[in-house]
Amino acid sequence: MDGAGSVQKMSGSVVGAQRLGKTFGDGSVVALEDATFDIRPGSFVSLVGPSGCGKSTMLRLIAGLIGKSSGELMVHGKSVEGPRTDVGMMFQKATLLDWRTAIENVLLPTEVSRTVTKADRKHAADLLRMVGLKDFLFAYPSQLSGGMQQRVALARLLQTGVDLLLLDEPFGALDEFTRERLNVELMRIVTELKSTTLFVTHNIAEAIFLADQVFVMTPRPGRIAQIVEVPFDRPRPLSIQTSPEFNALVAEVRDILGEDH
Ligand SMILES: Nc1ncnc2c1ncn2[C@@H]1O[C@H](COP(=O)(O)OP(=O)(O)OP(=O)(O)O)[C@@H](O)[C@H]1O
Repeated sequence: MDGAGSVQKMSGSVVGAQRLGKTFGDGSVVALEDATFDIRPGSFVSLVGPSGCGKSTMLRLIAGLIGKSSGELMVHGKSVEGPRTDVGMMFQKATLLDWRTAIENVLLPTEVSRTVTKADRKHAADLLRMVGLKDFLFAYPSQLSGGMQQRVALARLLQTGVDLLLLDEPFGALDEFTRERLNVELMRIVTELKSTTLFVTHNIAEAIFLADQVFVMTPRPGRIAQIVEVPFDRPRPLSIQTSPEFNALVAEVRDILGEDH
């Protein structure tokens, strides 16, 4: 790709990276090397790969929580130079405040930046309904299951109004049944809101089920080995996972991961 062409391409994308790299310590730990990609507005990208291949590093770079060591990284057309307020992150653990109800937790980021209005309260209640918690607006975290707590965390993320969501194994600590249900709901919500989403997982089927594109990553050094296009419309039903086309994609990703998986 030539320089001018790549700059033009990056400016039309929500996230654009050119030969992005990150090392730690004296440079001997190469967490991410030579990552080049563009993420289209409203698309869902899964990052899949074994432990230590640089998935979390990639999210932290995009959020501006850590600085790059080499290459270019643009978010919303601007070079990432520090922590950003126009992206939202969500982790495996919900990190809710125990002494605040679900709706008060959802309102927390707003409260930190300005006075909470009646409209904010209504929006928070609507979001809690959207994530399936209409009867739990005033419940405390200790009264909620792990899956319900992650639903609150998702509503809290959406309350901020950011259109770029960075989700680091958000349902990784939940049982498979709950996780599957939450994946279906996440897909419905981000498709409806047209959010651009990056989703980290170790699970190949989950990565494909959710995404428009799967970045298949391999470790030592962390690299994007290949970008696999998923040709199914969103939202899609869970039953798609039994189709031959879906299973062919699983086999393709498994093949790319090879012995590393
Ligand atoms: N702050 C740090 N200091 C030193 N090394 C680090 C740091 N953060 C990450 N690393 C190293 O960078 C590499 C990539 O780590 P990263 O957490 O991005 O991988 P990952 O794919 O998210 O792993 P996992 O799936 O286990 O969460 C690993 O070798 C890790 O040990």
